[in-house]
Order: sequence, then C-alpha cells, then structure tokens
Amino acid sequence: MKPNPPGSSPEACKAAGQAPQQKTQAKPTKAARQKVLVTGGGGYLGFSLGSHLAKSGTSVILLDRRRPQWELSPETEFIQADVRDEAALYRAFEGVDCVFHVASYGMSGAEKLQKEQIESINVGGTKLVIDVCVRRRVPRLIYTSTVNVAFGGKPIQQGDEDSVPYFPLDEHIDHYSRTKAIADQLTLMANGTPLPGGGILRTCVLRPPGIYGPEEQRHLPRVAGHIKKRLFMFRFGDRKAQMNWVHVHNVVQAHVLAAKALTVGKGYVASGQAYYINDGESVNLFEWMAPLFEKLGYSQPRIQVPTSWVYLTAAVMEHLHLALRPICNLPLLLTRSEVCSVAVTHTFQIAKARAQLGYAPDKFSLADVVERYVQSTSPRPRSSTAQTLLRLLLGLLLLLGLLALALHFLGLQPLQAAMKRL
Ligand SMILES: NC(=O)c1ccc[n+]([C@@H]2O[C@H](COP(=O)([O-])OP(=O)(O)OC[C@H]3O[C@@H](n4cnc5c(N)ncnc54)[C@H](O)[C@@H]3O)[C@@H](O)[C@H]2O)c1
Repeated sequence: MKPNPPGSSPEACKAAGQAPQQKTQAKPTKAARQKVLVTGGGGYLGFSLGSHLAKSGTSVILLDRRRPQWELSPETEFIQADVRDEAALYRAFEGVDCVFHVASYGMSGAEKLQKEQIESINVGGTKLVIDVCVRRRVPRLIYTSTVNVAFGGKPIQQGDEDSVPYFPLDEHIDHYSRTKAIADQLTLMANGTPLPGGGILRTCVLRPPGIYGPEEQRHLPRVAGHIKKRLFMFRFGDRKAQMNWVHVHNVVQAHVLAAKALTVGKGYVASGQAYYINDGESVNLFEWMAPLFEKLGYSQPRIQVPTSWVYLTAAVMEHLHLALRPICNLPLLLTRSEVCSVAVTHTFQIAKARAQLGYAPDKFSLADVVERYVQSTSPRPRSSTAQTLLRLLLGLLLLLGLLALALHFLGLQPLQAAMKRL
C-alpha cells in the first residue's frame, strides 16, 4: 500500500486563492473557475501542496515526469509529462487559473553535476511554463525558487528581499543555484505580461531554504545513510555558522497564501514580488541534526576538520564522479556548494512574507520528524571503540589521499579562490 501523503495535517493550508477577477479580463466565466496545476506535483513539496489544495475543494492537476509515490486524493488528476514538452504543457494548462511551478532538477547529490539536464529543465522548462501560461491565459504563476539565488558561499546574516542582491550568475559554483536564479528572474520579469483577450499574467517567487518534514526523501534519508556508514565522523565549518530550514507545512502554507496574494481580493500585493520563506528560526546544522544522530544511535561528530579540507575533498569527489561516470556511479558524500551551505552563515528574514502574505509559520521540531523516520528503520547498535578508531584512521587517510590528489590534478588557483570565501 502507498503511504499517506506528506503534509496532510489539517492545521496547515486552507483553500487556494479566489480565482482572479481582473478588471480588464474579457471573459467573466474564467473568474468562477478554481483549477490549479502543480508542476513537479509528483515530488515532495508539489504533492504536499496539491494534496492540501485538493482537500479544500480546489481541482488540482499534478504534472510530473514521474508518478508520485503517494496515493492521489480524489480531487487530484495526475498528468505524466515533462516541463520541456511544450505540447503536453499546452494540453495540461487548459482551463487552469493558477500554476505553481515547483518542478526542478539538480538540487542535491549526484544530480547536481548533470549540467545539461539542469539547464534544460530549470531554465528551458521555466521559459516554456511562462510561455504556455500566457498562451493559455493563466493569470497567476507562483515559482518555487530557493535561497541559493542569493547565497553563493558568502555570509548573509538575516538577509531580506531588498538588501541582498542576486549572487552573480557567473560566480555560482553549482548549476542548480545558477539556473534557479535565472528562472527566478525570468518569472519575475514575466509579471505584467498581457494575456491574449485581456488581463495580465501576475507572478511571484518564493525562496525557501532546505525543506524537511514527514516522509521527506531528499535530505533526511541521505544524511541518515551517511551517518550509518560512519561517513559523518568529522564536523566542519564555524560552530556559529547558521542557516534556516522550513517544514513542508509552512512552505505549503506560503504557496497557498502567495496564490491568494495574486488576486484582486488581496490587492495583487504579491504581483512581481519575491519572498524568503522559512520556519523563522536560525540554526547550526550539526546542532539541528543532533536528534538524528541520537535517534539513530550514533554519537555526534566531535573532531573538527578545517573546512578547506572538506571543500577540497568535495572538489575531488565531484571531478572523480564525472570522470568515472561512464564506468560507475561514484556516490557523492557532499558537493562543494553543500559544504558552503553548512560552513557559511546564510539566514534570511521572513518579515516581508509575514506582512504582505500573512505568512505565520507553525512550530515544528526535527526530532518529531526523525522519530517517525526512525520508526520505519531499525537503529544500529553503537560500534566498539576499536572499530570507531579504525574507521577514523581510514577516514583521515582517505581525506589526506584525496587532498594530495586535489593538489596534483586540479592545481591550486581556482580552489584557493573558492576557499578564501570559507
Ligand atoms: N527540498 C529542498 O530542500 C528545497 C530547498 C529549496 C528549494 N526547493 C525547491 O522546491 C521545489 C520542490 O522541491 P522538492 O523537495 O519537492 O523536490 P523533489 O525532487 O521531491 O520534487 C521535484 C519534482 O520535479 C520533478 N521534475 C524534475 N524534472 C522534471 C521535468 N523535466 N518535468 C516534470 N517534472 C520534473 C521531479 O520528478 C520531482 O518529482 C524545487 O523547485 C526546489 O528547487 C527545495
């Protein structure tokens, strides 16, 4: 049997926004319709969002190239399609009055190195989504962006939408962040595009940090896997380095509010706007992850290694991964951009979302999420001191070997430049 949909608790989101009643709209019948489409609707956030909207009586289309692993609710239709397939989008967008463009590629792990796919999905797909919204006279488009459009490895403390500019596109160390930044800007630039027959397209973007919650598939199982394999024996980065996280219920809430804020009822307040969305708390990753270590039955990493070592190791692993790709799939422990995310403070205010959207994040704890996760897996007994020491030694040797390789093959200059930021 398929698991229950994530994000299905009653306290989260209410209905989607009223269908827009734009003064200039030619066909009044369109105002009565309440039908939304979620790209990436087979993924964690997209499915959670679609399920909430369906519960409130909204007719929901989930569009994704892969089927969701959860049971579809009755008000939900699933269309298997690629956001790069213009004809499929054109068919799917018929009669839709709000599109949530959630689909994306290349966020974490080995996906991060698939440059062409990332470019064509995140940039090409977004261009098509905007284009088809206009051709199909869809008046509202909400894009799920990321804090990475502003964060590229330089510290940001309580940044806001006005004071923090986009990180320079050519300085991003990963394609995902660069392409998300392009898509974010394309979406905002499309705001105000006239629709055929009257009315305009209104757009906004939401920029969440890492998303967590029950049945989340991307971060928690990956980190837990690394912990179980004793790959997280070291910690790195400034102990005071902080970041934000957002629970899936809160980010769903923000999307629903953003859709409402693109309607006449809310004075189109979100039209052409960007919003940082998070739980309203800043945390150090290793401290935040403590319940995961604890509940899995492992001790927290105590040995601190220089961030530059970890960064270099990540660079070597990325190069090795790409070089060996034709032969085997070398797993990536961490990528360079993930190292920066952990080691460098990047926190954002949510004051604008609170004031304009009425966003009010509920309080959640990672411990509860971990509890549910651990229930579905059996905790491993702690290993003996001798085993731990042996692994530690092997880990150190591996690290030193990779460092030597890095210096040999990659040359120092480009890496030194990046490491200066850390
Ligand atoms: N998960 C996070 O920590 C996080 C953090 C910041 C921003 N975001 C953003 O939130 C959104 C959703 O993230 P998620 O955690 O639900 O990720 P996810 O991987 O669970 O969902 C993304 C979905 O997009 C679909 N997709 C990818 N390429 C596609 C294509 N060509 N055509 C159609 N569908 C395609 C995937 O199949 C997947 O189901 C993304 O836009 C992501 O950039 C996520």
